[in-house]
Amino acid sequence: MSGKIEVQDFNLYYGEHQALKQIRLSIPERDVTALIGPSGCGKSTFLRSINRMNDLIPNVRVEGALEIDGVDVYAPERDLVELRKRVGMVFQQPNPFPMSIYENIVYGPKIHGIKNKKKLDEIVERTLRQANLWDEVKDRLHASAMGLSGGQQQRLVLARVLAVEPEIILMDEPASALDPISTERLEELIKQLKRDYTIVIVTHNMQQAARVSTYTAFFLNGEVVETGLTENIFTNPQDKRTEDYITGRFG
Ligand SMILES: Nc1ncnc2c1ncn2[C@@H]1O[C@H](COP(=O)(O)OP(=O)(O)OP(=O)(O)O)[C@@H](O)[C@H]1O
Repeated sequence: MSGKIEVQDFNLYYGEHQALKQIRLSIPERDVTALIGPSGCGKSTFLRSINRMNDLIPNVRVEGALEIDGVDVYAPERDLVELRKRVGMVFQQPNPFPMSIYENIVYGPKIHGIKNKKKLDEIVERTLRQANLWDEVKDRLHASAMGLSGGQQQRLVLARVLAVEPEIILMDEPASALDPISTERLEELIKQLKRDYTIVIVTHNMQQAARVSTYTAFFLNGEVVETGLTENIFTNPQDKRTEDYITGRFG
C-alpha cells in the first residue's frame, strides 16, 4: 500500500551543505507520523520540503522524488498556492495575524474566493469547534487574536489552517512554547484530527511522539535511520542508534 506522501531517495542541499540524504519514507493517510531526532538532524528541513517552504530560502537544491497522492511536489508546473492550500503548516511559535479572531480564520477562504458572509460565518464556527476553541471565543470573535493566550493562539492558528480545507497538516514542534495544560489540549486535538487529516509532527519530546503518533521516523545527520510503528520504535528499535537516542544516550 502506498502512502499519502511517498519519498524516494530525496536529497536537499543548502548551498554546499547536504541537509537531507537519500530520504525514503512512506507517510500514511489520515494518521499521525512523528519525526524525531537530535537538533540539526534535518527534521524541520524535511517537514518544510513537503510544502516547499524551503523554496523561500536562497541556494536550496533538491534531488529525488517527493510525491503527494502520486504527484511530484517538485514538478516545475506545480501550483504552489494550491500545494500550500492542501498542505497546511503550524509552527513552533503561535503566529496569529494581528487582526481579529474572525478575520484570522476567513483570511484564507477569502483569498480562495469565498465572499458570502453566511458561508464565512459557517467556516469560522466549524473550524473553531474543530480546534476546540469555539466555547472560549464565541463571544469575542471580533476582538484581536493577539489578546488570546499562547495555547489559544496555537488552536486559532490550527483553525486558520483548517479553514482552507487542507488534506495534510505539518506541525513543527507545535507545543514547544506552550504550558503543560495547553500542550495536553493540543495533543488531544491532534488525536481527534487524525481521523480526517494526514498529520506530520516534528517533536523533541519523545513522550509526546509516543502519545500522539502511530508512526515514527527517526532522523540522524540528515538520514532516516529507522521508521515504523511508534510502538515498535520505542519498545523494540532495530538500529542501535535509535535505541541510543530513545534511551537518552545522546541528543
Ligand atoms: N536556512 C538554512 N540555511 C542553511 N542551512 C540550514 C538552514 N536551515 C537549516 N540548515 C542546516 O540544515 C541542517 C538541518 O537543520 P534542521 O533545522 O532541518 O534540523 P532539525 O532537526 O529540525 O533541528 P532542530 O530540532 O534543532 O530544529 C542543520 O545543519 C542546519 O544548520
